[in-house]
Amino acid sequence: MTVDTQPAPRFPDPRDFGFTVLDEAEIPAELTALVGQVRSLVDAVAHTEAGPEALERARAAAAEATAALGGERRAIGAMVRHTRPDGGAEYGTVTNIVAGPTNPAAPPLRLERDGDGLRGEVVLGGVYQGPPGLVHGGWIAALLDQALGSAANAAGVPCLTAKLDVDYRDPTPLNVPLHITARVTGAERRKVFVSAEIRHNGEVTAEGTAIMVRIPLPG
Ligand SMILES: CCCCCCCCCCCCCCCC(=O)SCCNC(=O)CCNC(=O)[C@H](O)C(C)(C)COP(=O)(O)OP(=O)(O)OC[C@H]1O[C@@H](n2cnc3c(N)ncnc32)[C@H](O)[C@@H]1OP(=O)(O)O
Repeated sequence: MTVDTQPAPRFPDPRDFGFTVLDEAEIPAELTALVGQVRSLVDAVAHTEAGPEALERARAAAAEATAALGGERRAIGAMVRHTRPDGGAEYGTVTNIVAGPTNPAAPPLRLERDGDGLRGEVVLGGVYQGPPGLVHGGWIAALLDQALGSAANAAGVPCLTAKLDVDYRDPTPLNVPLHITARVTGAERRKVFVSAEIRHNGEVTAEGTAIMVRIPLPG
């Protein structure tokens, strides 16, 4: 493979391109606690066998909680900056469906640098179910896509997924730690080649490879 593009050493600051960016530390502790509570609520609602009275009480409480949040909404596209221990910065959308810190629908997946790639651990409960007791294949693809995109972005290259291949090697169980790794394997012009794995108990349950394409940024 011809490698004629060296990834830029630093990810560009999204503020220079008109994006709103908040620092991870600016997310109020109360919002983080609320997000965690809503994740528990979603799990409880998905699995409840409570009777009509309890269900109506819960619905009314949820309606009250929704009203309490008022009409103030963060803009779509707002980004969050995570500062690594080495002082470098990584960016993602604050409501990213896989990793967004303010999104109760995100597991969330947190990825940290590990050697020349990324690694993270996540536990997916029953709301991520596809076949009985197993993670939905679409969510497996979503975890891999996020890890693959993050690996390319961690290498300093803002890019989007152009092609994603997923090999489902073994069923991926719910409610157990899943270990995810991802790394850049090459680059060619605007294409960045990445690969990722999901493991449970050391065994690979799914592998993903992707072609990410570097976004042409003005200037
Ligand atoms: C600073 C601000 C940053 C803000 C931003 C940061 C984002 C930080 C969040 C990250 C977090 C990650 C999140 C998870 C990752 C997603 O979820 S990404 C979302 C899903 N992906 C998309 O929506 C992408 C949709 N597709 C597109 O927009 C366009 O097709 C693309 C991918 C930008 C490529 O279009 P294009 O720029 O016109 O590129 P084009 O010139 O056609 O092709 C360039 C090269 O790529 C190849 N290529 C293009 N498409 C394909 C394909 N499907 N298959 C194979 N090769 C292809 C071409 O053959 C060409 O190769 P060479 O000729 O160099 O050999």
